Amino acid sequence: MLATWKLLKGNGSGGSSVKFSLSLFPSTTPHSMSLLNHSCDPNCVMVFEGYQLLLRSVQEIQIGEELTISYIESLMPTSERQKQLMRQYCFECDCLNCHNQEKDAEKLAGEEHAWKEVKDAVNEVRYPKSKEEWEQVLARFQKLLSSNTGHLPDTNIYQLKMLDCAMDACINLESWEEALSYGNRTLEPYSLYYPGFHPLRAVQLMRVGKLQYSQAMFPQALETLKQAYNIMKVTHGTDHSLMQTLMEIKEQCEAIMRIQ
Ligand SMILES: C[S@@+](CC[C@H](N)C(=O)[O-])C[C@H]1O[C@@H](n2cnc3c(N)ncnc32)[C@H](O)[C@@H]1O
Repeated sequence: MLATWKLLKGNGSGGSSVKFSLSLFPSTTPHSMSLLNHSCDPNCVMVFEGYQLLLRSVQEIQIGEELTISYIESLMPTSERQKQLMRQYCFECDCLNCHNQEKDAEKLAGEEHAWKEVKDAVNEVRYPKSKEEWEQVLARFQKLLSSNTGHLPDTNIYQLKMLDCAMDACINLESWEEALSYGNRTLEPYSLYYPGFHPLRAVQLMRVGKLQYSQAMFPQALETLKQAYNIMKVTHGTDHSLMQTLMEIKEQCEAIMRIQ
């Protein structure tokens, strides 16, 4: 029997923890998040809090409506998502995003030979462990980023992954200013691909806000951290430990601005 999880009672408005508002429909076997079905535009997300996994609603959900999560990284273009879902979970997704091939053109914008080279470079990165390995990764991406200027928009998903990875490399190498320059470039594509309430966008805004703070750009940092807060209160909830960290930096920023 195929099961679906539906909202039967409680608050299904965006930003609720829905873990206590669920009943399995139609059977009444014990609750299990592993029974949630997939959508490429899900109404719930799962976030970790320590070892605990929280299920949170990120859209308005009507009573009786099915609860969904995304099984995969939604950044991929439709054909790649479909391939992964078939390979790993043996089904064809028929959500609206898949039907409309939502944002596929933007995801693969720019010259094909350029993004294919970037895609290969990004896929070759294997969890660098040492400073030297991070330096090698960064050197390769710096070269590609300068040769791709004008050929690839930052909204191209492989360019975006490269910017993210270059930012990680700089953070690991403590090159905060350069990390910020890459982080800033990711924000617009993140808002395009992770609209509404998405945990990845909240975390990215928090990372960029912290980098702005490190560069004494306090008004900008405050603005970015406020954006992170507004998303994170929905995706993670105000009690989440990441929210506590976010609040601390935000308060430090406000305190510095008061005495300046
Ligand atoms: C973790 S289970 C989800 C619960 C499952 N519906 C059940 O009754 O046990 C994953 C499986 O559910 C099905 N499934 C999940 N999302 C789906 C979707 N959007 N369309 C069709 N089948 C889906 C697929 O068969 C997939 O392998």
